[in-house]
Amino acid sequence: MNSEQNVVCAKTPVRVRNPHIKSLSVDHLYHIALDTSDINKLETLFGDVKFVCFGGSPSRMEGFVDYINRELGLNENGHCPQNYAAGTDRYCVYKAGPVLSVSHGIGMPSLSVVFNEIVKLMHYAKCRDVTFFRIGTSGGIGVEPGSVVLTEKAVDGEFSHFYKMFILGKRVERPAIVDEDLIRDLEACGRDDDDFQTVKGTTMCTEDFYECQARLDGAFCDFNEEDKMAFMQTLKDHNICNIEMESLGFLALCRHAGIKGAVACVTLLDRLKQDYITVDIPKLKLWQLRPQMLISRYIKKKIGAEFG
Ligand SMILES: O=P(O)(O)O[C@@H]1C[C@H](O)[C@@H](CO)O1
Ligand SMILES: O=c1cc[nH]c(=O)[nH]1
Repeated sequence: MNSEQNVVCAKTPVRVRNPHIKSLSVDHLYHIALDTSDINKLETLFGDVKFVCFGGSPSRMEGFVDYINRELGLNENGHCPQNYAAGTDRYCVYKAGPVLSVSHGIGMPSLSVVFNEIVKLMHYAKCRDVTFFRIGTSGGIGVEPGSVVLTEKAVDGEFSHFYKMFILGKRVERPAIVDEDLIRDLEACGRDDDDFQTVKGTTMCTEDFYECQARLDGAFCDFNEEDKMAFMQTLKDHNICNIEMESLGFLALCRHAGIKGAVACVTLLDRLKQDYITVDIPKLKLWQLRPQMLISRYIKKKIGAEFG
């Protein structure tokens, strides 16, 4: 790979960095239940996609497509959104105009599978100038619960910003490099009259929700409250604002694919104060909407700038 291949360029089509793909008569995007047997259909259905928004839960992503439809003034008849991945129960894929809304499940392996297939889908559909977002939830570190954190750096449990994988028995490291312009533009989508704050910060991305996030309430735990609080202090020393489970892989894969990407997560609790999530369902739903609002404002600005 030369350095140019890694440059994120807004005007390039979505590429697939795999020479073997060309020799497939039909490519089966198995986990989203789509294939290339009718490639023109993929282009017709998805060729206008400019923004792909990922989030863990299928119902959140179904809610997001309703929200974005309303925000963009689409689907005025109120039809139920179509799940294009309905042939599988692994993930969901919805579409509202130029926006695709995709669930990724929990953790980087689950994210990576759907990410591969969505990149290929965007490629086959001949999409251009596509931006990816992760709109998620997280645990805050000394941040008011309900705040939105825009990830300006993602690190793993050893504070490394490399996403590590094993390929053919070898360890491969891919850097998670944040698109600073995109983060700045998203930050500008926060408003003074928002009833929540939007902050930029470092996100720690873990392999697990319990032990790896220093929780004392999992099924396993070999440390005590004092150890946990010492670790929390270390996180603060590294300017870590929140913890979740996908940002590192997501940003590294975006970079590797040459796609602009950003992560916006609401914090559900302050980990300096508690381990368990006590926010009630109505409030959780409102809070989950906050990163969606920011991304929607960004999308509307972009669409306005391009077409309005
Ligand atoms: O997008 P979501 O809310 O799924 O992100 C976080 C990180 C894990 O996937 C999950 C853990 O509860 O929430
Ligand atoms: O504490 C939390 C909350 C949401 N998601 C996480 O990964 N951690």
